[in-house]
Amino acid sequence: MLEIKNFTKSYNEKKKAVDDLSLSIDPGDIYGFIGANGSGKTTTIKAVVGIHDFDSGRITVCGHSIKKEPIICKKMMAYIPDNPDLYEHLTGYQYINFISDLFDIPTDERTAKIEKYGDLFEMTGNLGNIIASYSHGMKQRTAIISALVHSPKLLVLDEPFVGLDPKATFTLKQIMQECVSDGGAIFFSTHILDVAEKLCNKIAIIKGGKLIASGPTETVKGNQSLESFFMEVQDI
Ligand SMILES: Nc1ncnc2c1ncn2[C@@H]1O[C@H](COP(=O)(O)OP(=O)(O)OP(=O)(O)O)[C@@H](O)[C@H]1O
Repeated sequence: MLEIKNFTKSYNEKKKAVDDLSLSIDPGDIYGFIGANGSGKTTTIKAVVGIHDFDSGRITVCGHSIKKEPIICKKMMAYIPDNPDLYEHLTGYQYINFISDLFDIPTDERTAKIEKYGDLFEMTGNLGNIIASYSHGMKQRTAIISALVHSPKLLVLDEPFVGLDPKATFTLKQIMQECVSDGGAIFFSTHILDVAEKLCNKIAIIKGGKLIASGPTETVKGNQSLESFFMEVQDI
């Protein structure tokens, strides 16, 4: 569903932020992307969702190039950034309706989705208030609801659990599992290795802009914990 081939991106001439990274994310995958601060996770994610241009390589969503056919790709996916920057002067409802308009979601469909995800994320009572009055976690939940209204096939999430309370974290994990059991795929970055180990069927580890391990979680980490494996490869 998502193919990243020989992806390379530099912000300046001195150093490549990501160097020759290749990954394949298939339907049914919850693919965790882990790495130390500054290792290149957000750079990769922003290229995948069409925010960053890149030097070389190829990124495709269901066979469509994010560089050449960005609209087709964006219709099939949703991106939730690590720090959602929503329109603060809108109410939650207005914001989600604005996103629904962009994706041409019929009224009855969006109403059903907003009701479903609003209830699941305990936001229904707050969606009438302006976003400026929300806590970080409420903004994050609003961003998640708005990302789900068009039933994306591919979910790309940057540090999705940061700022979410335990109930919202549980709900998001359930939704991620629901998405892949319906034939979707998820690519997300996280520093929470316990969650990654339990939730992800596949794991990729990036270090200094280079992919150093990828594949089925059990194969990548062997018979040790993901945390132990990660600490081991950081020292090499
Ligand atoms: N806009 C930018 N301009 C210049 N350099 C950048 C920019 N964004 C990222 N970088 C550099 O690219 C490298 C990779 O950064 P990136 O944000 O992708 O890492 P990350 O793995 O997402 O880190 P974190 O876990 O801290 O979020 C770092 O060396 C960073 O300093």
